[in-house]
Amino acid sequence: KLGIEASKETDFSKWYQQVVVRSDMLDYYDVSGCYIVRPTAYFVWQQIQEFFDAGIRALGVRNCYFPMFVSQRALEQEKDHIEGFAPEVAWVTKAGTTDLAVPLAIRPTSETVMYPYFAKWIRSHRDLPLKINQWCSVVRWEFKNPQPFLRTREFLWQEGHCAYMTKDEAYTEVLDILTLYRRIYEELLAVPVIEGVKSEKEKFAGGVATTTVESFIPATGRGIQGGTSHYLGQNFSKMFDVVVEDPEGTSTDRPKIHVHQTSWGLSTRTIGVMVMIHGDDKGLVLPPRVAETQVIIVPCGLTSKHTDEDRRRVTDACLTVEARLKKVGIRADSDLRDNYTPGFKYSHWEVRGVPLRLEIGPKDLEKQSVLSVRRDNFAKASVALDKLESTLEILLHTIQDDMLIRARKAFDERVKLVLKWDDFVPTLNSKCLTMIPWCEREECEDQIKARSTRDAINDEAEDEKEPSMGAKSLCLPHNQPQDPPIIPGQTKCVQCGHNAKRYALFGRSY
Ligand SMILES: O=C1CCCN[C@@H]1CCCn1cnc2ccccc2c1=O
Repeated sequence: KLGIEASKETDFSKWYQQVVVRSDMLDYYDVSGCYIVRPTAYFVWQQIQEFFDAGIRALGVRNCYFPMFVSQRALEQEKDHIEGFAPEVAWVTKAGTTDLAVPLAIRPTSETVMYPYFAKWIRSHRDLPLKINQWCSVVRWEFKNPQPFLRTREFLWQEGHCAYMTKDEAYTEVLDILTLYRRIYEELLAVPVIEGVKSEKEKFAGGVATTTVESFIPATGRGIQGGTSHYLGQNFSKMFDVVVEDPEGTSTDRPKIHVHQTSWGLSTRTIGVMVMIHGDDKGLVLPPRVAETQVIIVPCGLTSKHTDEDRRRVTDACLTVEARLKKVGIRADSDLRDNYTPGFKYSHWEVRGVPLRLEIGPKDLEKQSVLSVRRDNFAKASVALDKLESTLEILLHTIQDDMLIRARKAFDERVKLVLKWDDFVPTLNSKCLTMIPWCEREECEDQIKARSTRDAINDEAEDEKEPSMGAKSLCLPHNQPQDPPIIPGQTKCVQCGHNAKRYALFGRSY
């Protein structure tokens, strides 16, 4: 199967599966919930790694690697909040035919792997701050239906774990990392996100505060968490006894201080979000910044009446253009396969999301120009060969910028300010997110989830396939809407009528 047959608008989940497979980004694997990350997608992940590694190196974070196995005892040391996650933990119980004396968990995240060693390595305040990160895969044996890149039983991610003397240093870093996450989405993937803090119900239970970048899939009207950066406070340092003596203490009385910790993670879910937002009914659309092939050069216009000499001149022109572009750092390739027509090649590279195509034929050689075709909006433009490099550099940056601008417009126009409850569910059903003055009470969030599920089923639009799930809070945006302002003690929560504290983004989500 070559092209995409499902429509993004009317059969999104089938469309998405076809795009990720037929663009050669991913393949299904023998084990349910597991997928093969193929080179086109892995190149995107590598661009993210390079950008993020440079960013955290500048923050003084060093990369390392911890074992993937966690003993039962270690894992259960944080049992208070882990019981919610316990069903997802995969265990190794045998080696060959021999049962292991102690079953070993495969890390679902590495707090319990790392923090016993934080306790060992951090003794004095001079050992602080400790800032480490690891790139690895984690396993979470989820039973909800898997989705390529978005929900997989093993996924690639980075997890950062840091320890500080004070809360201020820790929280400053939490926000610095969140900025890097936003930049990865906006500057590399051309995906707009909203930065904010999670509600008490939605935050990581082991921490004090979870900050997040939230994205949105217009085609389904659902929000999606893009990456999280947690301020853990002293919860884990009390659990694992990570202490330093108080530097301000006297020589006799030196109280022990539990360190202030952070942890932050971003996964290959980023790739799925990029596909969902930019893809169209012809297939993948890659932002040039993360495209392994940015320009594909295709010979055309050669018919049976052309001579072998004509053919050779066109082929040489393609190779010359390719070499000139490579020389200025543009990732260009030529498709000189002689067993496919130009039209076949155009579709082949469109489904694979190559941002720019150059068509070169005998007429172009006469005019000393080539025809460029953009993948994102199919705009065509003739490019003079003597201005090739500068024109294409500008064109690739324009494509990158336009993709973000279009995606941000699609996001912004589907975030609706909702000031009265009657508009809440209809807004969700119109594939939008709601921004509401909210009291931030957990029981109110539970009521919103219940009411937005029940009402949705009552006046359920028949076009919804699965029973429409309730709304959850996605985040309390750092950038709060100013109009109308929330007047403390006066503005009421849209759902429960208590005093509203801040605006909150609510919606259906992945
Ligand atoms: O988000 C992050 C960022 C990276 C480091 N870890 C934190 C928190 C992970 C929360 N979590 C998520 N799934 C789990 C699944 C099984 C066991 C434990 C967990 C678990 O603790």
